Amino acid sequence: MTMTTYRPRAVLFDLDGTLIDSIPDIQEALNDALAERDIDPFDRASVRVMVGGGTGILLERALLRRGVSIEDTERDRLVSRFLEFYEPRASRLTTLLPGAPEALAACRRRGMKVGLVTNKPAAPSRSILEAFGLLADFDLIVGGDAGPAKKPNPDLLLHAAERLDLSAGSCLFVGDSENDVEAARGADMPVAAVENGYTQLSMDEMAPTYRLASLHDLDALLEALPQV
Ligand SMILES: O=C(O)COP(=O)(O)O
Ligand SMILES: [Mg+2]
Repeated sequence: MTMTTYRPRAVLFDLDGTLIDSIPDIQEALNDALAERDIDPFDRASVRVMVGGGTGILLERALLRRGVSIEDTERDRLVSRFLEFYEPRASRLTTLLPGAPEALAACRRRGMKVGLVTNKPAAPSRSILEAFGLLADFDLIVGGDAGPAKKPNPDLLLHAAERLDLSAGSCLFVGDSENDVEAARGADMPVAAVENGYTQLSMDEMAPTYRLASLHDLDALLEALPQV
């Protein structure tokens, strides 16, 4: 994989499992939406491995695990219902992951652009960042509903780089799962993966460009890279 030779001009962050632990709120909204159809609830551990592909994939995985097959239009209605439950309370039980505010502050201090590239729709993503006082740290928010195909497709990352007027290779993506690593690989963008993300794969299996024990280590990684 391509290695960053130089310090990036922009750092793009994934949201769920990278900056925030959003599982408790997603779990509640998912179970509320499923309960309306008498589908059994999921515990947090199960929800943890179903998140990351965006809202549609989350519902698809949940239905598959419960052996429920429904038509596309029904699935779309369930997705809307989930979002109706989720959006007003997306930051109620959600917490910031260790080092998240410090990592964003470090990027800003270094004069880097900061972007969010998540498969979650932009509206709840913004409201979560706002609730934690972090929205102003971002130059750009790209949600899963931005238009381009979601991660693991590289298009959201390419779209973000273009909107920042930068090449993909001069950005660094920071994420937590194979979706992020695969998307970055496809975009030819270096990627740092944070440990303990929403994935069942090990770091060796994901093979990101860089590994971070937590976001507390991002500043040291940036410091170690030579400036252009
Ligand atoms: O699955 C989602 O909704 C979002 O996940 P992401 O922030 O890790 O891209
Ligand atoms: Mg993630």
